[in-house]
Amino acid sequence: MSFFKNIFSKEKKETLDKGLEKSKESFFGKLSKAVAGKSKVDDDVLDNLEEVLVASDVGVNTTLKIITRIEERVAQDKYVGTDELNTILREEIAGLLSETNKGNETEFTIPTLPKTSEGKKTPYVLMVVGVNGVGKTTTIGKLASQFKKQGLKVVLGAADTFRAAAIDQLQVWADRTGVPIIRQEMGSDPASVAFDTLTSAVKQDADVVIIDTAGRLHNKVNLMNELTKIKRVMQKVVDNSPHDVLLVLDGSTGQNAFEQAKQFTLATEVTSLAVTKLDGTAKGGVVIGISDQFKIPVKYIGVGEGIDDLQVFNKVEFVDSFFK
Ligand SMILES: Nc1nc2c(ncn2[C@@H]2O[C@H](COP(=O)(O)OP(=O)(O)OP(=O)(O)O)[C@@H](O)[C@H]2O)c(=O)[nH]1
Repeated sequence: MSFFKNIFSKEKKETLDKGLEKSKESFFGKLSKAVAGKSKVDDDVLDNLEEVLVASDVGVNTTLKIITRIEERVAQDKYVGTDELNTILREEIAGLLSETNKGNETEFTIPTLPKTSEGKKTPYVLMVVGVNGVGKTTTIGKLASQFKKQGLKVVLGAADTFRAAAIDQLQVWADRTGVPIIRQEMGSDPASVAFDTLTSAVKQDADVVIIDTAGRLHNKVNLMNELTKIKRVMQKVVDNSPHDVLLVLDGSTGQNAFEQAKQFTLATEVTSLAVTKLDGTAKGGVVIGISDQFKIPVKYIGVGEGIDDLQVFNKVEFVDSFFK
């Protein structure tokens, strides 16, 4: 068992290292320019570092927090060499990530919930939100695949009824992973799809339900009403559901991802984040900023299009890989 686990961890690590390559290249390239010709961390270096962090999509507020902390260290230690900057940055970023990402999960897990009053299994209900194109459907498919591999019974609910393509895309992932899907016609009531999905899941003794929702942002009130109604209707079937509201953000959009996080957290209570498309972008710093500013744990990161390219976010692995 541990032998396979080690192989998996090695593969996971390699995928993560590869996925963060562009972000690292860009960040450390800028950082070395920022400290060129300097041996001591002084005001100039800190100014340059501030620019590097902002340009790396860490976000202004989080950047200022990091700079202030480093300033304090410099003031305390009197002399801090630029050769120590990597270590200091690594410590500060790890510290920031620890504030929201308390756990150190490395595997896909869901909690076991108490049985219903009729002695049936209570499925763990995961509601997935996010705008179109961020990788929501792909993330749902990857999650379904991971949970199924663990022997869990998964049911998908196509509650993004706004576009026929969304329902069809989820169907593709359901077929690919061999997981049942509950769907209705395009334009039908999303809450009704969610209700049907949960009812079916309870009947089938399912362990996990993943509900896809529409991510229209142009009208926040509509979005809020829709998500609130879905939640209310789901609670008629499973108490306290959804157990997790996962917001999917496209890491490659940098500041747009911040804006979407802002809009969605105003519309509904988001309990965890998935940041996708970290491979192929230099904007990996967005994970640090979003996690810090919204105080919502990053649970998953997408580092490729393949079915196994979704990883459970682990702050230690992330920081290790970034500063390797
Ligand atoms: N490189 C890379 N591509 C990804 C990742 N996650 C998703 N994608 C790709 O992003 C594109 C959009 O993903 P979807 O899952 O269709 O996005 P969506 O948010 O469900 O969008 P709609 O279905 O249009 O609502 C697809 O081409 C995916 O293969 C990732 O982590 N890395």
